[in-house]
Amino acid sequence: MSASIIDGKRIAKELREEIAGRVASFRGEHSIQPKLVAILVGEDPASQVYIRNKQRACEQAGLASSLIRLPDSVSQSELLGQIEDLNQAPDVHGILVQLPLPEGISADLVLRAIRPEKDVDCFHPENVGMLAIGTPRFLPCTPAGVVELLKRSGVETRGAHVVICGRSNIVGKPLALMMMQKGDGGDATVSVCHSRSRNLEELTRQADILVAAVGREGFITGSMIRPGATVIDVGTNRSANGKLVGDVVFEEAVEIAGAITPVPGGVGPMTVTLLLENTLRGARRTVR
Ligand SMILES: Nc1nc2c(c(=O)[nH]1)N[C@@H](CN(C=O)c1ccc(C(=O)N[C@@H](CCC(=O)O)C(=O)O)cc1)CN2
Ligand SMILES: [Mg+2]
Repeated sequence: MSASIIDGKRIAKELREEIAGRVASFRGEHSIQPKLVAILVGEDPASQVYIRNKQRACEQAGLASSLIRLPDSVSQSELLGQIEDLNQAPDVHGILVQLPLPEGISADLVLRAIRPEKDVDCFHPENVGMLAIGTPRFLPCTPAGVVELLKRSGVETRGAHVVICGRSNIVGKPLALMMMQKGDGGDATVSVCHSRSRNLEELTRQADILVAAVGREGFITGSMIRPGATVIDVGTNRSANGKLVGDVVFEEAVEIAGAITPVPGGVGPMTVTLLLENTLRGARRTVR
């Protein structure tokens, strides 16, 4: 048996068209064009691709976007100064700093410097706290992308056992918060596994929905999957041959799972799409 493929590219396109429609209505009603400013420090090739994807997506959805490129050698205080200028700019509704940052710059400090009302990545501790207590200001892009993929593929989360491999601040932890939350797209029983988890295979085989967010090629093998489970691969690893691969051994998993996301073309395009949603949300705040 072969799993059905959850086509993130198609679902992202569908959602982007919906967002573009809402952006057009917002602009018509308020004469404001929502604007995202991205900051890219250094020359990391993958980050450059992601930033380009984000800018192109903004353009296609009718959002304004601009990019501030800073050299690897930029000082932390200079970067913080740039962020403060954007915090104060009334025409900027979303600010993001592309991760990872070069050594010598504290991501923690930089992310805290972004005004929470413009924190479209939802990385600021205030926004993470609001998410945790169930009154989110923004939804973090990759976790929200996963939840949206499941919804739009008809995968029921209510009462399901979701096993998340990975406890990062970007994916594992906020996704766990979202999926255990009351209501649509949540109501799941959530387990979070990590590098110290014992009997990992025993845990992953309990999953109705298995999320791989470890950042290691080949981490999830076929034997770790319960037959019929939904497998969401959040990994984006560069293979030795230069190809982009996830954390899941796709050829094995596709024979066992009920549904599965590919890499590329699964979660990645949804991350970019949810950023558009958040930028519009940031702009809406200014007219309330
Ligand atoms: N400030 C942020 N930094 C980082 C985030 C983030 O959400 N905010 N997440 C990741 C990188 N990321 C977005 O920034 C991201 C990763 C992958 C994709 C994507 O579209 N992947 C495609 C393939 C693209 C390719 O060919 O390389 C796919 O999976 O189909 C988008 C965004 C870390 N940093
Ligand atoms: Mg993907």
